[in-house]
Amino acid sequence: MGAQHDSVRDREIRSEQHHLDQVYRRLEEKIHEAEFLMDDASKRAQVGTPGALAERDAQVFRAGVHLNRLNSEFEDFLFGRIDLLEGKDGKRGPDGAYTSVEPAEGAVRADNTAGIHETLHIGRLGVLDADYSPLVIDWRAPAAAPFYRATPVAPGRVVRRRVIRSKGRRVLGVEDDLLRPELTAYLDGAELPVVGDGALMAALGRARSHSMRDIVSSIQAEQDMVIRAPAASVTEVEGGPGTGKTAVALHRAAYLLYQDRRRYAGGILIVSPTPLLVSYTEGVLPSLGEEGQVAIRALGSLFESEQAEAYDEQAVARIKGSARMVKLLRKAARGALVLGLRTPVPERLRVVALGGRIELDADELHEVRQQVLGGTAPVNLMRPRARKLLLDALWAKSGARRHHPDPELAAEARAGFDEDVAQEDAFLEFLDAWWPRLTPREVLGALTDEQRTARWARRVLRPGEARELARSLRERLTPDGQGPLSVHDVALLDELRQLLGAPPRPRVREADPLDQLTGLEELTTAADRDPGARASRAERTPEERTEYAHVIVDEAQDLTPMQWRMVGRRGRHATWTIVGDPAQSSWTDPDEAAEARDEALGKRPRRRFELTVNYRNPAELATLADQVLALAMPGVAPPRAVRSTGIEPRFTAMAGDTGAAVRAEAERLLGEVEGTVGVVVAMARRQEAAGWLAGLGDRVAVLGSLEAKGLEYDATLVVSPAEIADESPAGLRVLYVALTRSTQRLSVLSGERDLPDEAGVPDLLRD
Ligand SMILES: Nc1ncnc2c1ncn2[C@@H]1O[C@H](COP(=O)(O)OP(=O)(O)OP(=O)(O)O)[C@@H](O)[C@H]1O
Repeated sequence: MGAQHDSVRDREIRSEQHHLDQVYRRLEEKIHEAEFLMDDASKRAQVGTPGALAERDAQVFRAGVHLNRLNSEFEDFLFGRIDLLEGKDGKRGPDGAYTSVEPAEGAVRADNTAGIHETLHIGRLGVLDADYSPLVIDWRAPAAAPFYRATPVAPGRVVRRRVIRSKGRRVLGVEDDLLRPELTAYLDGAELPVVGDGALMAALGRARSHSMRDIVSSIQAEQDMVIRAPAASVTEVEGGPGTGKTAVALHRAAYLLYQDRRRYAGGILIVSPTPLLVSYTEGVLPSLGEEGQVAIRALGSLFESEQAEAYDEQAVARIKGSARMVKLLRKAARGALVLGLRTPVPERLRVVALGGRIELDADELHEVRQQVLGGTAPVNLMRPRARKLLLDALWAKSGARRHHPDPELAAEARAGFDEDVAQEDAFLEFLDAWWPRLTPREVLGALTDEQRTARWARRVLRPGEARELARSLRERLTPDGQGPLSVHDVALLDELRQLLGAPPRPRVREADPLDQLTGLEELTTAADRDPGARASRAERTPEERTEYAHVIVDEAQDLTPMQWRMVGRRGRHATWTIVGDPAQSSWTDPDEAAEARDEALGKRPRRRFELTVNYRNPAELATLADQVLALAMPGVAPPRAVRSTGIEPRFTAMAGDTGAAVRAEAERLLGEVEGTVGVVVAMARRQEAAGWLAGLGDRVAVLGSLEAKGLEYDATLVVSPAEIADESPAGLRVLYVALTRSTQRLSVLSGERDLPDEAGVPDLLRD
């Protein structure tokens, strides 16, 4: 039986190998074509019309893309296949596949037999044969949707779904799902064979590394609904830990680009909570064949070239994240004008004009300033108005108006006066000192002074809060605003830039002729394909784009109101995808954050989805985490874990040296799993813990509890749940995050504070 089973498997693998060989042969033909075209192109470049050149460039491009991708990134170019019944109608889509989803009447005979009418192979890119029949369908094409959506309850035309595992040019294995088990289906005269079970389980059981994998071969139906949801307006996705929210968000970016490349040439921004999550996820889009148009940024890196990684204590983060900061910053941006941050503020303006000296004293200058500040423009953009009102005041002071009763002559004399005075060095120097062009950092630096901050914060923050704010800024910044920022400071800088006035927009990159073409499957330029150019493009992106066509927010539950404002400014005209889980929120005032989120999204209609299946944690670990969820968010239903390993979490009460106990347990876990081990400690222990684990190699990562968000490890070691839970008002939810990071094993170490029982189970985790 086993031998027979194996031989069916072998035969099926050979058959898929045959198909893959055909695909590669076709791609090689395209590559030769491309090389010929590229060679030919240089010769014809001088004589071609712009249209012909663009057309040729497009052809070169298509072949080049395949060449480039095949030669490098794709481990499993071809990963799926569906065998379909005849469809309701016989229309073919642009990829050559039949479009109908439901079977034709009579596709299944009365005796429950049926013939397979069409077989589609699904891969990372579409490939057509020389006769335009589809050899591989792009996973994002409509015809590929049934590969992800078909279920035994609603199979549509799909009889068998196959996941193909390959490496390079070799097919390694196949796993089938039979979606219409009641049928006896025939393909080429023989009964359709079915091999293996559980492609999804195989994918979930794989060891984890420090980079996330794409899930393109095993996207589940509820996830596919989100990935392919229409881009219009706002798509909101909620789901518990491990339900694939991050994976879905990344695949959605690739899908949107495929769907409407021209529209998303405006860029897709993915906002991630931490740099760790950025580096964990940034390989996924290139593996899906997409990179150029997508920027993945941590919240601390959204403003210019800042790269903040430091965290404030929760109490300070609450203040800095609160929408009340807008009022305070508005006062600071205006108030900073009179501080003489760079040069002392002059108290008198003296110019020489009309044959004499004209002077404005401190009171007169104060009056002019108040008049300018009556406007609503950003502070730096008020400068021209300041200049004009100063000239008005000088002109009035000169008394010259009296000498020109004729209005026309008066206007002429005034114009001459303005021209003379405005060019005077004394006037120019005065203006620079009196109405300096402030930078966001300078104003933030001004907030390091406690008394000043207290003044600006009057009736906005409580006195204690204002003191805390100034103290926290002073810890990192000099009075002129230099020094490292915290993640929350970055949103303050962005707000200040808005209040001060954005610098003039840099010139937009010239339009590429390829951007004008339509109907292409792919649309990047030769420059995109060149790694050197790609790198420099990526570096340039932050300055170039201040707004995006689509904004994806990951871990949205954690954005503070100020961060929502910052992200909102980058998507004023965008469509949005927002993924998050309120149960994992480390933000203490969800109502205030929800308000800011509503403001960022405006009145755009929203479409909501929920993900319900936990693909990360085995049931044994999920059950433990669920206990904490019940404490943190009573009544919230946890996601359903899909697999079970039979391995329960391990509990140990630490006696004596904490460092030694943590190190010993981490070493033990390293021996038990093949991939990564994440050690999660309270934020205050982060530095110390790095020392305990020094030298254990790069399979081990040390994380402060707030940094664990979104990440996953084969094994997780949670050190002192009580310390993590007590660190902030949202501590139980932070602990819930820590307990849901593992794909295989979980160890919990308890100290005295955890009040462990004799089995080492801490008080917080007992039933
Ligand atoms: N359809 C799928 N096929 C294979 N693996 C999947 C699938 N969906 C999710 N996974 C895997 O499950 C794990 C969890 O996914 P992901 O990190 O996207 O979840 P999440 O909802 O963002 O979790 P969290 O809220 O904890 O950050 C990842 O390893 C992901 O690759």
